[in-house]
Amino acid sequence: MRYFTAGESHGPELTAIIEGLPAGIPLSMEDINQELARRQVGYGRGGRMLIEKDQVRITSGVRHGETLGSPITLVVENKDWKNWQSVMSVEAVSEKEKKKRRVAKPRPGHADLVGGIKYGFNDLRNVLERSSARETTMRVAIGAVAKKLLKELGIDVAGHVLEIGGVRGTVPENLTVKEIAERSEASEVRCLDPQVDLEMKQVIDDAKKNGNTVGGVVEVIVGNVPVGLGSYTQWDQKLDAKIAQAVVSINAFKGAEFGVGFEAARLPGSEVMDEIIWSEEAGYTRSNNNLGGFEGGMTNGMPIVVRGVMKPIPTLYKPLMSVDIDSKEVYKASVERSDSCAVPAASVVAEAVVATEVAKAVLNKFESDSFARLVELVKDYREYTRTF
Ligand SMILES: Cc1cc2nc3c(=O)[nH]c(=O)nc-3n(C[C@H](O)[C@H](O)[C@H](O)COP(=O)(O)O)c2cc1C
Ligand SMILES: C=C(O[C@@H]1CC(C(=O)O)=C[C@@H](OP(=O)(O)O)[C@H]1O)C(=O)O
Repeated sequence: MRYFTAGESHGPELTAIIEGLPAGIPLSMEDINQELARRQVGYGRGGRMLIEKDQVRITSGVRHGETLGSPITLVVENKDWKNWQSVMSVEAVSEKEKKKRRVAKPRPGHADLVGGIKYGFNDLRNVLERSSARETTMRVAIGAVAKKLLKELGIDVAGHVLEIGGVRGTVPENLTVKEIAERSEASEVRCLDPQVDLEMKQVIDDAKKNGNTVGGVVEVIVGNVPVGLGSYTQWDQKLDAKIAQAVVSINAFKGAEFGVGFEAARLPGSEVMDEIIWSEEAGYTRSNNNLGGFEGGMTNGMPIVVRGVMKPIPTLYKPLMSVDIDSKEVYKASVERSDSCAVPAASVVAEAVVATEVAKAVLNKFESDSFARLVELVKDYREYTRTF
């Protein structure tokens, strides 16, 4: 399975093409719309989310509620486009028109300056239109399809927010993946700890009031994962590495860790390795899940636990200093309408990209033209791994 996304933030629409999914996966537009809505509602977002109401159109690859095995095309309209039609015109426009909403004072921390230098743009809007996290809409749409496939195979995915602007919540022990999903859904900051919910909102409100922004940490958990997805045999086949790339590819994400993560540097081996257990019912499991579900780049059957860190949003209403690319004089950076915190929204994106990588790994491992056949193969394989 592979996919592409296309579309500018203020262009007419966003598009995704997914290729390589089996035929016969039940799929409705509502499955995707539910996920798109989840991405839009997190606390800390700016005015754009009041304009958009992301709804997908499936224009190929699905018939009568099931995938056909042919490429699936997903389209989401940008409602804001009607306010940007001349600025985003595909046709050539006059020099005067070109200056409208031109960006010449790059924002520190956004892609503006480096993208401008790299592609030789005189107007940095040409960079920000595609570097914008508006693109994550389509990654969530693709992730919704991946989640649907995984759910049908009994594999659950949930995400939540662990930390915002230095306020960290605790994670209650022994929650199922479904319970994590339900609890985070009930919180506007997608946090599992009701004690810090208000505090997180306060940190976001304070940042906004001061023209500032905050980042944080999100966590994604995948449960009931078959053993042996990914492979140690080649560096680029390791599934933990692919998931890390997917997480760090989310706009503003700066790192990923699994299980105890960076804490492993400070612990002895006896407190990091998870002892091996076997039981008739569950097959091979581990005493703990310090390694976050991975050994040798392969899933070991324990839940995948991956965290990603998001830096604060680069656009500041109290802007930092920058340089005007025409005069080279020192100026305050441009201010575009912006979010003050997008960590809750980004946790939904993180779920989507992790689900997509896991779905790709499942389809790599099992023959996958027909979904009914895939279901059988996964079932048989689970039995094999239990009794190995
Ligand atoms: C859901 C989401 C919403 C975002 N909203 C904004 C925003 O409103 N303003 C902004 O400057 N950056 C926003 N960002 C971050 C930028 O897109 C990101 O910092 C930029 O593309 C530069 O890439 P980098 O931070 O990965 O280096 C958002 C990111 C995500 C994931
Ligand atoms: C549009 C989305 O997020 C945008 C991501 C973004 C950025 O620079 O990344 C900047 C803002 O764009 P605008 O200036 O149009 O408000 C966010 O709203 C979205 O998430 O759907």
